[in-house]
Amino acid sequence: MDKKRSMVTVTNITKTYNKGVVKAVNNVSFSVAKGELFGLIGPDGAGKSSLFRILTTLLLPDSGTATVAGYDVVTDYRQIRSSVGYMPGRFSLYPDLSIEENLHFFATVFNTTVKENYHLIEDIYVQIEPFKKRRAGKLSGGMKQKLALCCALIHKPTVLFLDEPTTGVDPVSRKEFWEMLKRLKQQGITIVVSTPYMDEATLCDRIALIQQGRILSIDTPQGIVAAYPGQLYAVKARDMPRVSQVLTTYTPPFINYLFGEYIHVDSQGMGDRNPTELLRGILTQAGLDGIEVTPITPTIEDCFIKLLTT
Ligand SMILES: Nc1ncnc2c1ncn2[C@@H]1O[C@H](COP(=O)(O)OP(=O)(O)OP(=O)(O)O)[C@@H](O)[C@H]1O
Repeated sequence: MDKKRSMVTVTNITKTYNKGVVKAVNNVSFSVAKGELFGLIGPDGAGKSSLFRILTTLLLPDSGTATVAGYDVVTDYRQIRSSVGYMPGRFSLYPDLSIEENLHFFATVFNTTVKENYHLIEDIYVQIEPFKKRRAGKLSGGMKQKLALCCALIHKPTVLFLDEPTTGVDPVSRKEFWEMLKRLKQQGITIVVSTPYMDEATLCDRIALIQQGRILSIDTPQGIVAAYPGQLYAVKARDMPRVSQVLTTYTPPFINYLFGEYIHVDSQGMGDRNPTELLRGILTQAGLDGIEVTPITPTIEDCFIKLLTT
C-alpha cells in the first residue's frame, strides 16, 4: 500500500499485561488507507480493545511503532487526540447528561461547537433529536450507539476508531449503523472498526482476522473467501448429532462443525476421492438417512475456523 495514503500504520506492535504473562497484542502489523473502512474481526479477548487503546494513545505498547494520520502514537499523542474520534466498547457517555448535553460537552472538550460540524452528524442526530432532553442513561442500546457516534464525530476527526460499536445493539440498529458508516466513508473519513460478528466483516473494505493477539489473515472479505484452501460442504441428515459423531470418529477425522441447520465439512484429508460421494457413502454406511451433501462457498466465519485449525 502507498505509504503516503496510509492513515494508520501499525508495525510490529506487541502489548502484554501482568508482567508479560498475558500477550494481548502479539507482533501485529497492518496499515489502513485514507477513506478505507477497515475491520478488526475476532472473538472476545482477541486483543482488539488493546490495539484501539494503543492507536488512540490511551495505552503504551511494549514494543513496535504506530502512526495515525501521520503522527506517532507515543510522541505525538496530543495531535492524535485532536484528530481522531474514538468510540470505546462501553460507550463513554455521561448517563446523567441528556443527549443534547452530552453532545455539547464533547464539542466543548474539543474546542468546537455542535453548529460548526453539524453537517457531519445530521443524518444520525435527526434520529435521536426527538429525545434530546432524555438522559443518556435512559436510552436504548441503539440510541446510545447513535449518540456515541455523534460525540465521536463532533470535532470532525480524520480517523474514526469504533470498538465493537454494534455489540448489544438490536439487528435493525446494527444494519442502520453500517449504512451510516458507509456514508461517513464517502465523506473521506478513515474508519477502523472492530466486531465479533462475522457477518459484519463483509461490510468492510478490508479486514484483519485476529485471534489471541495475532493477525491470522488480512485481505478484502472476498480475498479471504477466495483464499480458502480446498472445498467446503454443507451436510445434513435426519440425525445431526450422529452425523457429527460419524465424521469426527472417521479415520482420519474430518473437520466438521455445526453451522445453522447444517454441518460444514472441510474436504481436507479426502485426497483424490470425490467428496460428495465419499461423504454420502460414509453417512449411508452409518445407517443415516435424509442425507444432503452440497458444495458451498465459505463464509468469513468458515475461513476463520479454517485458519484456526491449520
Ligand atoms: N488491564 C489488563 N490486565 C490484564 N489483562 C488484560 C487487561 N486488559 C486486557 N487484558 C487481557 O488481554 C487480552 C486481550 O484483551 P482485549 O480487551 O484487548 O481484547 P478484545 O478483543 O477487545 O476483547 P473484549 O471484547 O473481551 O474486550 C485478554 O486476554 C484480556 O483478558
